[in-house]
Order: sequence, then structure tokens, then C-alpha cells
Amino acid sequence: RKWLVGSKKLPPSPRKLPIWGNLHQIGDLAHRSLQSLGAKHGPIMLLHFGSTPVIIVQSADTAKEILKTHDLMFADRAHTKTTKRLCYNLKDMSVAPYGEYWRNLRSITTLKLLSAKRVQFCDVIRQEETLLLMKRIKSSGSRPFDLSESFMKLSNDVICRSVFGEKCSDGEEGKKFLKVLRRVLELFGCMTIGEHIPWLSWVSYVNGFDRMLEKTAVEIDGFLDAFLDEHMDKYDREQRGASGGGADDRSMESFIDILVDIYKDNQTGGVSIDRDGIKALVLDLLDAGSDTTSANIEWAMAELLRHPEVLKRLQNEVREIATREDNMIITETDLKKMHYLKAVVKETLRLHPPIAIAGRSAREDVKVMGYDIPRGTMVITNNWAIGRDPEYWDEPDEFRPERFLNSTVDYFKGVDFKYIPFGAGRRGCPGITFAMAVVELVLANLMQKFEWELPDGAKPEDLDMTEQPGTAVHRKNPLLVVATHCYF
Ligand code: HEM
Repeated sequence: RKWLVGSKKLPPSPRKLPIWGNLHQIGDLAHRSLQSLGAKHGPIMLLHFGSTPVIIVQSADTAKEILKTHDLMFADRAHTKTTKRLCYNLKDMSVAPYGEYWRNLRSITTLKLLSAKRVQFCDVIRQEETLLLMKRIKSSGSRPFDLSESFMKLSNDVICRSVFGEKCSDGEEGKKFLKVLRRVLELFGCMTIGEHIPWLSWVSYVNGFDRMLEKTAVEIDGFLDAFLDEHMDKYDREQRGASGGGADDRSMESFIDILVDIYKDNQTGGVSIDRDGIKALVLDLLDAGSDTTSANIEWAMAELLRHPEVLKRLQNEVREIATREDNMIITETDLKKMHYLKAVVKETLRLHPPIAIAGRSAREDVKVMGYDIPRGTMVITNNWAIGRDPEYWDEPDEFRPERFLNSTVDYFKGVDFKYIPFGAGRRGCPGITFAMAVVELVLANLMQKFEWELPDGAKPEDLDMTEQPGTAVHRKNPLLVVATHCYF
């Protein structure tokens, strides 16, 4: 209602339709539609999704205002019927309102689950899953191999092993769980019209969305409950036996075991998390950690195949650094020296940030770039458009990893707002170290051990790069390649 108050100074707005607002101007690939609108209306715009006012931020300066200058004011996220139902009434970290509960989850996650030390402990998992991937590629011989599907499998297996201590893709039950998990991600990616045009809420009832949401929420809860019970029992057995789980062999503990420890400790006082909190956080990590990581590796390989000179330079770097006789394993120490590899990953995230647009919500009335933003307003930062802004990037649509070489800026720290694939500030991504450890290891190994071609003699420039909308933006068509094994 506040938006109607005449004395408020509002950001520029494209013309809107009655009832729909600007929804008709947003295509499937929202980051692209918003970029086009921004070219006409400027780096900060006010749109209406039906009756919901939404601020769109598409330049480094405006992003800095949201994610740094007024970070605290924008430390909430907008939530929907879907996030409430699937995230245990906002008990996960990604959508929990800013406050004591969120701070608690965030510190558990950053200190105990995704800390640099814990990521290092997960090295065995990464190494094993990367070796399995390479075996699968090798056994494909000269037949076209679907890298997209394999990257998805690898990142699912890595995150499931880290979270549960076992991968889900082997057994029948696990496969069913992964199917429901995929549905959860798809539902998160859906916008229901009733959220923005309340009198059309019945549409999601009629088209079956509400039923699917309810069914998925019940099914995923069933699986998570079973996992949690299993790990609670394990904790009790270990306590009774008092043999396992000494401080020294905690390194192999899964995330859910760590959360069960915290839950049980809390029974006698300490940091608190309840059963729903554990399930919500586990689901959050599975969702946030799998699709994003695989999308990043997938786009990196696609860009490398489109740019054979970059691929060659990267292969040279990797093969010069990892030269040991027993070439089976590329180590963390090797990876640290691979500066070109890091530049390739950064450049991929600039051109193809998996989370192309990210959302926050205003906790209080606040002024941004001289405009009035009322409390509760949803804010979308277009990370994709900012990474391609010609004001900050030379030839912004070109894949040129060299631009990140010899840079003194730590781009992943969210300090330079022309580059925010991980967001920034209080609610910036806590999974950067975890994700980069997987992405770098997989790419380095693929570069070291194989030569790469497109199937059927296709030319690099013919490679289709169409995007598929979703919570994380993937390629629309699977990335098919022919790999020739060279030394492994
Ligand atoms: C290439 C991989 C990844 C990308 C590009 C990415 C990107 C992002 C972005 C843009 C945000 C929103 C930040 C903001 O609002 O400022 C975010 C939040 C988040 N990410 Fe990631 N992410 C990745 C991997 C991961 C991984 C591996 C995990 C965990 C295992 C993870 C867990 C989370 C969580 C829990 C949040 C919500 C944080 C909060 O609201 O406090 N992410 N991520």
C-alpha cells in the first residue's frame, strides 16, 4: 500500500498491465528479460509481479548498496507457500528470517559443516568420486558421452556422502530419494501465480501444483525422518558402546552425525537445533550444494570445448604441475598452484553464474540510491547481468580467463560487486570452499587425463549454449563429448 503514497521517490518502472503488472515482460530466462528491461530503465527498477512490488538491481553500485551498505536491512529473504511447506516452515538456513535462529544455523554450518577443515576431510570423497567419473568416461571408448548427467551424478554423490556418509544413487531407496529431491528443486524453481495475484490462488489447486507440493513435502520428510532416525540410533549405540566417536576420529563424521551430536548435546544445554531444524538444514545443503556445483562444471567444460586454445593452455598448466610418476591423483597442493585453472573457473562463474538471480527482502524502510524502498519489498540482484556489464568488463560476452590472472582481488570474498556469483554479505554463500574444491579437482583431472572433441566432427563454434531455466541455470541440451584417454 505504501507504494501509493505520493511523497515516496520510487525507482523507474516499465509500464505495467492491470492485474499482471510486469509479469508479461518476464520470460523463462528471467535474468535475460530483466537485463533487457534494465537497458531501458536503468540499473535499479521497480517492477510488479502481479500486485507484488519487486526491486531489480543490475549494476555493481546498486548491488553494493544492497549487499554491503544496507546488508543488515536486506538480510531477509522473500518466502512463498512452496518454501514454507518444503523448508519446515522456514527452519532451513536459506530462507529463515534474519535473527537468532538463522544466526545459530549459519554458525553451525560455517564452523562445523562447511569449514575449510571439514572440506579438507571430504577430500577422500571428492577423489573417489572423481576417479569413478573418469572410469565411466574411459569406458565410453569413442562413443559420445553425456557429461551433463555425469556431473550431476558426481555432485549428488559428493554432497550425499558428505551429508549422510553414504551415496544415495546406489540402492533403490536412495534412487527414489534422489527423484523426490529433484522434484523439490523443480518446485522451488516454479513461480505460482497465486503468490502475486491472490485471487488466482485457485489456479495452483486446479493445475495440480498444490497436490504435488503436498505429496513432495510428505515424501521428502519421510526419507529425511528415516535418515535422521538411523543416525540418532547410531549415536545411541556409540554412546552405549562408548568405543566409537572419540574426538580423534571425528574427521569422517557425516554432516548429519555432527548435527545429531549438537541436537543430543542440547538436551543437556548448549546450541540448539531441533529435529525439523536438522531435516531442513540437511535438505538445504543437498539442494544448494548439488545443482549449483554441477552447473558450474558443466558450463566450464562447455566453454573449454568452445575455446580449444583455452583448453590447451589449461591442459598444459595441469600437466606441467601434476607430473608425478603415479599420476593417479591430483592433490590439493597441486591445485593451489594452478592459477589458470582458477581463472577458468572464475570466468565461467562470471558468464554463467548458476544462481543467475538471487533474492533478498527489506527488513525495514530504507533508501537505496536515493529511492525509497518500503519494508517487506522483495529485491532481486541480477548476478548474471552484473557479470556481463560492459561498464566493468571488456568484451563482456567473451570467455577470456586471462582477465582474472594476476589480479589481487579475492573475487570470491564478495568485495568487488561487479562479480557476485556467490552473492555477498551476511547471507552470501557459505558453500564456496566446498564447491570450489569439487569443481577444481574434477576439471584438473579431466584436463590431465583426456583429450576432448565434440561428437560427429562438430566444430567448437557450433556447440549449442542454450540455457535451461531452473533454480540453477544449466545447459538446455546435455553436453555430449568424445573423450580420448591419454594417460591414467
Ligand atoms: C558453484 C556453486 C555455488 C554457487 C554459484 C552458489 C551461489 C549462491 C548464491 C548466489 C547464494 C545467495 C547469496 C546471497 O543472497 O547473497 C547462495 C546461498 C547459499 N548457498 Fe550457495 N552456491 C554454490 C554452492 C553451494 C554449496 C556447495 C553449498 C552447501 C553445500 C551452498 C549453500 C548455500 C546456502 C545454505 C545458502 C543460503 C545462505 C543464507 O541464506 O544464509 N552453496 N549460494
